[in-house]
Amino acid sequence: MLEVKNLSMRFGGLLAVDQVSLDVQEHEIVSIIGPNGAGKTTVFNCISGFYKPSGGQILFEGKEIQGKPDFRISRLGMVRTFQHVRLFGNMTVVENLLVAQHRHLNTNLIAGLLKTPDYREREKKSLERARYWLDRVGLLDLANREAGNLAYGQQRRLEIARCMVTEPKLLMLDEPAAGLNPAETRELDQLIVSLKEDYNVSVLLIEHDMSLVMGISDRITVINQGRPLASGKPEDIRENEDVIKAYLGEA
Ligand SMILES: Nc1ncnc2c1ncn2[C@@H]1O[C@H](COP(=O)(O)OP(=O)(O)OP(=O)(O)O)[C@@H](O)[C@H]1O
Repeated sequence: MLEVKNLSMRFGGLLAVDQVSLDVQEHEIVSIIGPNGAGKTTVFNCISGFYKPSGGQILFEGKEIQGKPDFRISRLGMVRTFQHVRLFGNMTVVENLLVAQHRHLNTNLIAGLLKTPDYREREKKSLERARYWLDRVGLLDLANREAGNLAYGQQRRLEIARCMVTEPKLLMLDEPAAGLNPAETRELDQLIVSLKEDYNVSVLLIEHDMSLVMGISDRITVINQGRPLASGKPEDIRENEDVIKAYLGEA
């Protein structure tokens, strides 16, 4: 589904990502881990079109996407969350989900002004999807609250719902467990697995919470100082000496 080959990203004199390759197949949860500053978010930013990579190739369903703008990439069916929550804080919870769908579908302004039957039908579907996903992430009761007033863990779940209303094939999550308490992390763990099992969404995950990563990943890619260090199944990564050394070095 997603194939990243020899990706590099240079910021001035700093080679933040150096020849990183990874792939995500259908029905898979793949995690990217590595010490702070390893280049994980930069890899995400290149894949999702926020940065134009300095080198390498990114293929989504066989088509080259490197250097394409983020909105085009998300319309192909690959959407992401951010390390820091990016919701419309002044809008209600449900409005956040409606806006996400408008932006995704690039709703026609004239059709909207004239309220054509086709437009009304799509609006109805958008609202149904929004309600469905709010219910799914446990936020339906809070649909009319301002998003900015939700608790942090609720905002993180809303971010996932905001991605899911666009019906993606691949969901990219940047540190979704950051700032969550252990109970919230367990709920998140179940939610991510259910996205794969029940909705056939593949997931690419950056996460520091090792028990979450080891528990739900089908495969893991480790990067260190921008370079690929190891990749494999969780049990192989846990025992890999280079990986252990990289993490001990950080401690
Ligand atoms: N826009 C940018 N301009 C210049 N340098 C950058 C930029 N973005 C990231 N970097 C640098 O690239 C390196 C990799 O950063 P990145 O945020 O990708 O790491 P990370 O593995 O996601 O770290 P963390 O786990 O702390 O989030 C760091 O040295 C960082 O300072």
